Amino acid sequence: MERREPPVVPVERLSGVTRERFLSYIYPQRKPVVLKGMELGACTTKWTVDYLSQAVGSKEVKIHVSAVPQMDFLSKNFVYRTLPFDVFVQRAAEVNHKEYFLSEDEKYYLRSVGEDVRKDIADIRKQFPTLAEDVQIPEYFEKEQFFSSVFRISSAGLQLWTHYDVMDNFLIQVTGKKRVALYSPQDAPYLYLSGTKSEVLDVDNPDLEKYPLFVKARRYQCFLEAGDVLFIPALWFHNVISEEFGVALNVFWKHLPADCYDKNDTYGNKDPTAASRAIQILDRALKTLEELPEEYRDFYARRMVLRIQEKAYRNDYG
Ligand SMILES: O=C(O)CCC(=O)C(=O)O
Ligand SMILES: [Fe+2]
Repeated sequence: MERREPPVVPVERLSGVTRERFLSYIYPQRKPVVLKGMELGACTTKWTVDYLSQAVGSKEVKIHVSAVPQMDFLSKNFVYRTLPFDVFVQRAAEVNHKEYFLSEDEKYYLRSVGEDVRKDIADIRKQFPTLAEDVQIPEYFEKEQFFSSVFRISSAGLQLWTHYDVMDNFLIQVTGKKRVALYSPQDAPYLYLSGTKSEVLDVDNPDLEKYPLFVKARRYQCFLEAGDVLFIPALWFHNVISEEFGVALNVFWKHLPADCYDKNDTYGNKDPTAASRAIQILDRALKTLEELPEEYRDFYARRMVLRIQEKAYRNDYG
């Protein structure tokens, strides 16, 4: 039987959005939007494979290498390897490799990190100072809100699993094309989450026997081209396919007051401390319910769910 495709909501595309317009009308809506024609500096014309190789040189980078396009965090079908940056960029830009780790047509993905991977936050100005000069990051938020700037380079075809980050984000697509599918934080119940990631890897052809509720998730979608900036509000899920080899830079900034965030968060994906604490307390409550026989546990668990709905849900959500 033919399956009916669920509807896709196009992400709004807006041109020439000033800082004032963004902050007054767009940012408060907490919805993704593609900003076209932003002033991004020389990077959009300068960042060829040869220029990047030469500008950065042989500095070592840790990358994801995957034999298949769709990376899977559950089965871990990818490996981490280290390459000199110039070698990595050349390889990521080619489809078939003379030298490779897993297979001739393996795919590569770089997500830049800080000097000390555990403690330092990715900042293109620190790890790739020569390239940072070529980028003009849209200053649509206050300097104190800045969290990180992450350099991302991807082979054609590579798909990054659906996940959320806890910071607001400008995903600046400098070169290459991407398809981004997004889901609202409201649709979390339909995404089968494992931490910050969705277990539904194949968003185009989901296994509905395993993930029946996924059909209820409303998919937003946009296609990014060189020079586009996608605003991804904190907690919005995103799934990214690189349709071409491409270079991107994403800037994370804090939406909440600084003291709400986990001080040990280097990736921008640790839940705000109040949320982590609440989840811990919930886990303790669940443990406590185990002291009761099933009939009682079920009754009190349902009452607790009702209490959570009544006290903590917002009332303008569908
Ligand atoms: O475009 C990509 O490679 C992934 C983007 C992403 O996950 C992000 O900017 O948070
Ligand atoms: Fe992300």
